[in-house]
Amino acid sequence: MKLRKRLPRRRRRAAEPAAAPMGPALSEHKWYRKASELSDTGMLTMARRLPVLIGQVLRLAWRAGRRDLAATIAFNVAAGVFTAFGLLATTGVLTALFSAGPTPDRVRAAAPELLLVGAAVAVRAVFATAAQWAQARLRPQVQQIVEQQLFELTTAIDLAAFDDAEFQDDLHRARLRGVDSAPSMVDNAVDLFTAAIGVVAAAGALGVLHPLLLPLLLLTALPEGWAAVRAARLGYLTQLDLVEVRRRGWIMTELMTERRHAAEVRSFTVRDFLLRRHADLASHIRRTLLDLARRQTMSQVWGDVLKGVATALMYTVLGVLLWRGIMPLAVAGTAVLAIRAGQTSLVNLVYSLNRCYEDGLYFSDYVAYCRMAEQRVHRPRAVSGVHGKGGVTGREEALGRFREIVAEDVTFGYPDGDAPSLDKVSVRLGRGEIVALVGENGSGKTTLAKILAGLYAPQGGHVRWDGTRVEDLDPEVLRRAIAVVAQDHTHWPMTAADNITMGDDLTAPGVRAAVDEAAVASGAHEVVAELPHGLDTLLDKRFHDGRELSGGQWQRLAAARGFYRDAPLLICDEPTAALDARAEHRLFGQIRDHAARRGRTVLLITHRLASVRHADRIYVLDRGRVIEHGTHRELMDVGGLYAELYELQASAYRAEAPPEGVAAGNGHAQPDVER
Ligand SMILES: Nc1ncnc2c1ncn2[C@@H]1O[C@H](COP(=O)(O)OP(=O)(O)OP(=O)(O)O)[C@@H](O)[C@H]1O
Repeated sequence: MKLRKRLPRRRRRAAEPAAAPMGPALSEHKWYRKASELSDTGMLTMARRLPVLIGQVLRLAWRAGRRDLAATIAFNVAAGVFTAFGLLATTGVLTALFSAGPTPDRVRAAAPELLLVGAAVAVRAVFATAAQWAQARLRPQVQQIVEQQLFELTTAIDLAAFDDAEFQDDLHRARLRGVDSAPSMVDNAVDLFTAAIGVVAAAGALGVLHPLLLPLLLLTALPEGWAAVRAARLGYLTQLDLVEVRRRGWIMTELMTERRHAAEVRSFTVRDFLLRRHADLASHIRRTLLDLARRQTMSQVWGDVLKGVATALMYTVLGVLLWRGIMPLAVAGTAVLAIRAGQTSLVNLVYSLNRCYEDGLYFSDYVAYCRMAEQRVHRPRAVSGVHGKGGVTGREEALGRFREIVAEDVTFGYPDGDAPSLDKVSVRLGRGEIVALVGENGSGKTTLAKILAGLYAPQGGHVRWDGTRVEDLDPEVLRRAIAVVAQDHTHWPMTAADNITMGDDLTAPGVRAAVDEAAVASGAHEVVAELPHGLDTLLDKRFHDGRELSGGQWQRLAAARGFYRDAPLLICDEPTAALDARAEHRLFGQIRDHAARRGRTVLLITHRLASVRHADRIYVLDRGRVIEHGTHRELMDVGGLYAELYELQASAYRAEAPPEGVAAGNGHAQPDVER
């Protein structure tokens, strides 16, 4: 109770001094709310939770390596049996040694029992070593399973989860401490079991010697147990307090060490600012950890003092039993040995319990995250209708033959967003059409594209492919039917070929030809031609012989990726933002050509309005709503936002029109400014 009352005060203390200079991160109360939830659970609740956690981790270990787990348990039990046997045999040795008669006779009498003790110790050591070996084999197997499970989830959960700060924090904790805690938990659970067997063996031997010795054994272990569990709890709560701060520190570290930030850190002379920020965070962490060390040491000191008292009490009781003649000297001698062995096992037991408890808290973060993440993995409902028949391949083919994609009254808001980013938006994409989304920054174009790409699920309204709602489609099948050239495309730290094929084997039939075609269409072939190993060049400067590309060169690769993917819907979100005029002109031409030749539907988002003049339909978005739609001519006639934006861009070129024939003559792109 005392502990529970003191913790929130300590947390307040730790947060207060740092809150002012460092902005909201350290004064934020989200973590404190969570921490108080945990600190309110109390020791008894944790004692109830521990078996559940141990059960979960043992199931994991069973999945990872059932033979090794079974061997660990069996060998440990066998080692325990021989521990008890050895202790009881010791009584025989001591009885013979403490009996009357000449010493050589007593030693001779004790010899058979001594041999037994020696054999028991040797056999026990063999079993214990075998158990340790099996246990050591378990660890990497468990590590692999938990990592795999985490990554299977993080790559499958819905995209919106990545916009949810709280979910991100949960992921951070699961990834940083949770994953490592699982193999440690297996180790601790096995150690706990091993120590428990040792305690049972010692307790069994003591029970046989004299039942009164059992409570003595317990008494000596209690203080240490209390201190260890308290220290673990303090440690966990401190870590919980520090998650947010550590995350910010980690971001600072990245800003100061990563290559991609290095240039801007220098050009904006931001070094001092970053160092100051980092130092503030580091000081906060240091203060908190020093406070923790002090509090944990105090627990340890109290535990040791109480243990000393308990040990003195134990020897006093043994002395009284001897003095009163209740216990013979040989039995008391064995009892001391058994108590010492039992104490070692008990200390190990408490230590493992402590570790189990601490790791268990982190492991429960991991388990909780996996549970939450599983709920965020999209699972299609039982699919019905035309697209539901014929299995995955059949459905994929059906999507490939779609006639129209329709978004009806789609509404969507990001987590923590004040206003919805899309408000009852309806658009239609017919087969083979080029449909453009235009609008000012933040009007919702990318968000709508992501919804049409099946990356976000709308909170209101529906997206249908030929009448089938996307929620009823397998997300994998849906995504295979869509190629996205994203605005914020990834610079994949892989080879140029992998950047285009996304893992397809270049030597597989047809792949090389398709890559070449996509590279020519996007202009990426010019980039690849200059690379030292062509398509096999690694595009990551962090590795030997890796190369870096310019922004526009990366964009050409991203476009090639979109062209390469044989999907009926191609979404291009600002595909030319970084391209030079010639490459831009060419790419838009290729997109039109691609749509016409392959019968692909193209959703095009761009601020270069000259490039959307040829679109079959243009939707104009403004603050999350479609305010105009139609062809270029229709929208110009309406004289609304589109016409205004178009005129703005066109007038900039009209002011200094190039001499006639330049665009055609030298191949440089010039926006077509006619109305
Ligand atoms: N991941 C996100 N989390 C929260 N809000 C977001 C997120 N992405 C976008 N928004 C918000 O949603 C709104 C629409 O953003 P969106 O990116 O769709 O606009 P856009 O029209 O594509 O803009 P731009 O022309 O600048 O690319 C904006 O108000 C933006 O602040």
